[in-house]
Amino acid sequence: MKVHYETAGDGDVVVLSNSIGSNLRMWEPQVKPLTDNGFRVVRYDTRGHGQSPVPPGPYSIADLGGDVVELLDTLGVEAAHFVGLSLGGMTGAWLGQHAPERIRSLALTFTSVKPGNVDMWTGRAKQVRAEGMDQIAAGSIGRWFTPDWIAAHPELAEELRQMTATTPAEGYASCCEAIAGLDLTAGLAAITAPTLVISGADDAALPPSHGQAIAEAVPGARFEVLGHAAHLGSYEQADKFTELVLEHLKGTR
Ligand SMILES: O=C(O)CC1=CCC(=O)O1
Repeated sequence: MKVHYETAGDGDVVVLSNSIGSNLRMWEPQVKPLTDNGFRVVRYDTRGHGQSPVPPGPYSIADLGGDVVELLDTLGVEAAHFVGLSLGGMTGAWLGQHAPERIRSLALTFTSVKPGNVDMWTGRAKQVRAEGMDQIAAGSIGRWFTPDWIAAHPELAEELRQMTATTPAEGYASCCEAIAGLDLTAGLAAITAPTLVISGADDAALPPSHGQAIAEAVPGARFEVLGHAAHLGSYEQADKFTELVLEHLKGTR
């Protein structure tokens, strides 16, 4: 499926993959630092999100990973660096296992390869198909950010809440179904791409134990935990997050 994307800058390609309930705008803090450091940023809307198509679900992680392979084909890019947060990180873990020749390096951030909570994810899918996105959007900000950050950035928090509220319900629900029951653990040891794993100390949605499990299983992976970061640490700790990603990308150039 052809997903909506935007590019910026010149150089080695870095693909940025969003979390569930967001879209490519979530990478706003990273675009300038990455392009300033000589990378070509390709950020895209995961299917069912932003301006990408919303086919009827359920979706699988192979659907989401296949969209990235098709995107690289469309752009004529043989292999790219890949940075994914949460659902985007799950997509990256699938790519590292199933399309290793297309992936130069991986940054798997605020993510998991076995998120668990199957009933919660299938329940959320059912809820948004029945009621729409408003309630999920109201709850997402409390999962994505610490209370201190929300209090200090009310306008930005509202902007990000709206990002979730305007996500198509069918797209969100179908991605919940891709997460429910996901288990990519068995293939981690076969990942050959240089891998950075980042978790957030305050991430109650996917706590650091999930990142640690990935880093322990992927050969040579580096694991970092960001303090004062809930689930959307690329925003809450944007400078530290970007610094770690840039260090990783430069080390794998
Ligand atoms: O928004 C959430 O509930 C947190 C989350 C878990 C997986 C993901 O992509 O977001």
